[in-house]
Amino acid sequence: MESLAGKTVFVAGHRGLVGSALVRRLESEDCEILTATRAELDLCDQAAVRAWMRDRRPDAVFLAAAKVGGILANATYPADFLYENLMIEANVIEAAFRADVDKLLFLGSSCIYPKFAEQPIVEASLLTGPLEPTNEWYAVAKIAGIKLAQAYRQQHGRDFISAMPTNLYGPGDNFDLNSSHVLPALIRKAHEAKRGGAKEMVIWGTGSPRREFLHVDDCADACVHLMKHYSQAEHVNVGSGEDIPIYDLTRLVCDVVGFGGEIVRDPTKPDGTPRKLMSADRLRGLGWAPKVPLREGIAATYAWFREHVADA
Ligand SMILES: NC(=O)C1=CN([C@@H]2O[C@H](COP(=O)(O)OP(=O)(O)OC[C@H]3O[C@@H](n4cnc5c(N)ncnc54)[C@H](OP(=O)(O)O)[C@@H]3O)[C@@H](O)[C@H]2O)C=CC1
Ligand SMILES: C[C@H]1O[C@H](OP(=O)(O)OP(=O)(O)OC[C@H]2O[C@@H](n3cnc4c(=O)[nH]c(N)nc43)[C@H](O)[C@@H]2O)[C@@H](O)[C@@H](O)C1=O
Repeated sequence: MESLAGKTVFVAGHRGLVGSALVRRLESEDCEILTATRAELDLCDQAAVRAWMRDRRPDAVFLAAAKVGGILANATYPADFLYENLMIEANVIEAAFRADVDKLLFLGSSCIYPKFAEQPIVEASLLTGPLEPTNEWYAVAKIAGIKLAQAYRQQHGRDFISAMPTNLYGPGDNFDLNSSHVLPALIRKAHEAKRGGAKEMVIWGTGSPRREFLHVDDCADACVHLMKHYSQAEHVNVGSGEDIPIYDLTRLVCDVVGFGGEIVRDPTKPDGTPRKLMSADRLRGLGWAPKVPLREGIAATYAWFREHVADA
């Protein structure tokens, strides 16, 4: 699928962080974008997904719908993260097969890799060691999604591919402190500490784990690039190629937000995996590179947060 022009493209999860960025990105592709809210189509409902896909018959599908959350949500709701993600991906991939969808891109996550994988993590590290316990349920579901796409390719010759993004952030993120990922949490915490005149702001864990961050508009652009130019069984890492300790990230966010107080660590909260930097070689080899520098991306996301969440 070298071009999306004239194609009908279903973005599953279009109200989410990644799905909404995909819709923004696809607006320049001259394609027809199909979406469905959860009220219109519950992706955990197999019969409904089959009927929807049979009636619309999209040419291409971006599977960006999932049960998603940060380290605490993942560790607290293992059954929800495993069950809902298995249902969503099984239903959408199987229905896409039945409806003769030409191409499907499944979105997984960098948490599929072993907790102590050699860094930077190459795609071939998958299933070479034990997973990080805080998110193993989610990771097992995402590994099953990769395997489903590969199985339909192997058994039925379908062009179903998988992308594994690193930790993402940007407009439309979840800023709820209990369920969010670290970057939106830090933006909210720094903003509220500044507003309230607090002397300190608390971060979870030791602050020493390292994470790799990618702006969601870069992720969406990479997914469109893969949809057009990649047709192989192996999943592809989607990252920035650079990581940063959580403590340093906190200082960066505080600087952007303008909070000058103390950063206090809460060691009763989990650190998760110590480091999760993915190798960017495969995607670079396919001719794609990220555009949004971390500081600029954080500043733009903070502006979005102020307009849509904090002062809304
Ligand atoms: N955010 C991140 O840092 C990363 C995300 N990813 C991957 O990207 C993908 C998208 O994540 P992200 O955009 O962050 O997640 P969000 O939570 O922002 O969005 C998920 C979307 O899926 C929809 N959805 C969930 N369950 C159902 C359901 N049963 N029926 C219909 N729709 C449903 C949600 O609908 P509703 O709006 O109704 O809730 C929402 O629109 C996921 O596969 C995730 O693994 C990968 C790496 C990092
Ligand atoms: C994308 C990825 O995201 C998750 O894995 P994670 O990277 O561990 O998630 P996280 O962003 O929540 O935390 C990153 C680090 O940051 C620390 N941290 C500090 N202070 C806060 C804080 O206030 N909130 C949060 N959430 N974390 C904080 C936190 O303790 C940890 O050390 C999984 O959902 C996984 O399944 C997945 O796919």
